[in-house]
Amino acid sequence: MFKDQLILLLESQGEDVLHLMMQANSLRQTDEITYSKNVFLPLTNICRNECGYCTFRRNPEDDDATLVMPPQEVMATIHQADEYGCREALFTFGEQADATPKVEHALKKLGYSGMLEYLYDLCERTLDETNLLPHSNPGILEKDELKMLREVNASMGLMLETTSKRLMDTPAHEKSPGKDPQLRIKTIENAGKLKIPFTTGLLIGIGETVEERVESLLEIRRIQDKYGHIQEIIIQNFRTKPGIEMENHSEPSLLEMIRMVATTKLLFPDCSVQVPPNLNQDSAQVFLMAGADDWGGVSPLTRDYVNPEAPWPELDELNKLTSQLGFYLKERLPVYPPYLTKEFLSNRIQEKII
Ligand SMILES: O=c1nc2n(C[C@H](O)[C@H](O)[C@H](O)CO)c3cc(O)ccc3cc-2c(=O)[nH]1
Ligand SMILES: C[C@H]1O[C@@H](n2cnc3c(N)ncnc32)[C@H](O)[C@@H]1O
Ligand code: MET
Ligand code: SF4
Repeated sequence: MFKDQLILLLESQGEDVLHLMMQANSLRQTDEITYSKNVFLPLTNICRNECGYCTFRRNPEDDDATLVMPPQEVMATIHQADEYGCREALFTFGEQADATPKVEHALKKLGYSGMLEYLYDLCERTLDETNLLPHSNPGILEKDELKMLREVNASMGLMLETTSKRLMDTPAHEKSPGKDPQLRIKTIENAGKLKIPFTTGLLIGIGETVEERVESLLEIRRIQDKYGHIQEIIIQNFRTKPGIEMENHSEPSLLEMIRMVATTKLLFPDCSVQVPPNLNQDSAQVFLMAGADDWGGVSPLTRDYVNPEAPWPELDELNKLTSQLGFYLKERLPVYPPYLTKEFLSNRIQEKII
């Protein structure tokens, strides 16, 4: 599809919105709506970036900073998740935290020279000791870092957020060198070269224009056409929260989100489209009608540390939201079925699941 056509879709009104939703919906290959039963492991909340929308990040001197989550605590949480029947260990944390001396020092005391070395060990232990599969989302990575982590991750992720370079001069990203779209594109492309099943997505409503939304979608499309490793696309709506720099920035409207979700599905019939239910307490069902087919990670054990004010629905509730629309709730692994192949999984992961 061409850029102008996509812009028209994102600006559609009245019955055209209903038509767009129906078209997106018709691309569904099954009546199943998937989710992954996960546990969230925020290894550190120190981060070299300072995104204007983030409540997760802390400064090293803050009372409630987690310089490094201790291995005993991480593994105890993962073992508990195993008992709950979770299958995904989600390692999401601040980018390049080990550039901060206090973090570097804490890691040294544990016997590690960097955060990614620590992450590797924890992923390996997860595979050795439990039924869970690691999915890591630690920010931008170099190719050799991705290559190392591939061995012990079933899938990995990085939100593109947006391709808008312009937002690097606005509160959203002006203090976040790691949100430079070129660096994020590079990471996603390298993951493609390495055949890592990958999750990416867009953060909607951080100041980007409709045209920039289209450009972001087309960039992911270009990458997917070249490498074919994008298993799912998260369409995440910006939520304002007290205390963030963007506190007074408005949230995207329901209509904007509906158009975005449906347009994403139209452009990506080959990928799953994920809308997190906890960020859309009252409107989650509408997105299923607009072509979304995945709820993402849902944890019976841990909070969504990035959006801690937004509790995940209970599985009973998720089941209800899904079945009321005539769909079926189905648990999935952090890696989607088409990627359960030798090409896309390291030996270590293959031993575990195929
Ligand atoms: O609970 C959350 N899970 C997030 N997840 C987890 C996600 O829901 C699942 O881990 C994946 O669907 C894999 O199963 C992300 C994963 C990524 O790879 C990239 C970004 C995110 C963002 C979030 C998030 O904000 N909150
Ligand atoms: C883990 C992902 O969470 C998203 N994220 C960070 N802060 C917010 C917020 N206020 N609202 C919605 N999503 C957010 C970003 O897209 C990040 O990449
Ligand atoms: N800091 C990483 C990023 O923004 C991981 C998600 S936010 C905790 O990409
Ligand atoms: S969203 Fe991620 S990269 Fe941005 S400040 Fe928060 S932890 Fe850091």
